[in-house]
Amino acid sequence: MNRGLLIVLSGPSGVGKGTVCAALRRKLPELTYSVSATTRSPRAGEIDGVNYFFKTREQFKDMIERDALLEHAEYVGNYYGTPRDFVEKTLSEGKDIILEIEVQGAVKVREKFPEGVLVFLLPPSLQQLKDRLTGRGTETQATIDHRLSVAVEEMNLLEHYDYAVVNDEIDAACRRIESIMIAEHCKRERFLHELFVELEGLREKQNIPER
Ligand SMILES: Nc1ncnc2c1ncn2[C@@H]1O[C@H](COP(=O)(O)OP(=O)(O)OP(=O)(O)O)[C@@H](O)[C@H]1O
Ligand SMILES: Nc1nc2c(ncn2[C@@H]2O[C@H](COP(=O)(O)O)[C@@H](O)[C@H]2O)c(=O)[nH]1
Repeated sequence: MNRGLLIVLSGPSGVGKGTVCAALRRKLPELTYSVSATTRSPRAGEIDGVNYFFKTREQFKDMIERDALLEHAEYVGNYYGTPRDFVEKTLSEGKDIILEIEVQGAVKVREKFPEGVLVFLLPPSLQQLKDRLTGRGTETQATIDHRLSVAVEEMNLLEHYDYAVVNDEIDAACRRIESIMIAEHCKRERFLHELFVELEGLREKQNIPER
C-alpha cells in the first residue's frame, strides 16, 4: 500500500486557507483534515475538537514536552500545533491528510517530512488580503494590522514551497490543489518505483551506460 500524501496548505492569515480547505474537503470527502491544537480563544461558532483543540498554555506546553506535536509555532501571541499521532496514523493507513497551518510550521514539517507537499496560497493582491481579513470581522484592528505585517515576512518563505496557488476564485484554487494532488500521487505510484528498479537491473546486466 502506498503511504498517503501529506499536504500542507499554508499562506498568510486571511488569504483563504480555511475557505479553500473546506471547499476541497466537500469535493474530496476521503481527504482527512488535521485538527490543530491552539491556545487562542474560540471564535463564535467554533467547536472544540472540530475547528481546533482549544488548550490552555499549560496544556499546550505539556503537549510540547510529551513530543505530541509534529510542529508548533507562536503566531501573533498564540501557540498553534499539529498533533503528531493522528497524522502518522492517517498516512500509514494510506490516506491523504491536509494540514492548514502558518508558514513557520510548514517549514518545520518540511524538515520532518521531506516528502510532504507544501502549497503556498497567495492572494490576488495585498489589498485583497487586507480586505478579506477585515471583511471576515473576527479580529480587532490591532490584530489585523499585526497579521498583515507578519504576512509580508511570511511571503518571503515562498521559496521553501513546492507550489504557489493563487486564491482568486475558490473553485479555481480548489481545482489547482486537486491537480497538484493527482500529479503527486502519480509520482509516488509504487509500480513506478518497482519499474525503475527493474530497469536499473536490466541496464547493469546488459552493461548499458546511464544517459
Ligand atoms: N477566493 C476568495 N474570494 C473572495 N473572498 C474569499 C476567497 N477566499 C476566502 N475568502 C474570504 O476571505 C476571508 C478569509 O478567509 P479564511 O478565513 O478562509 O482565511 P484563512 O487564510 O484561513 O485565515 P486564517 O489564517 O486567519 O485562519 C473570509 O471572509 C472568506 O470568506
Ligand atoms: N504552525 C501552525 N499554524 C497553525 C496551526 N493551525 C492553524 N495554524 C495557523 O495559525 C494562523 C492563525 O489561525 P487563526 O485560526 O487564529 O486565524 C493561521 O495561519 C492558521 O493556518 C498549526 O497546527 N500549526
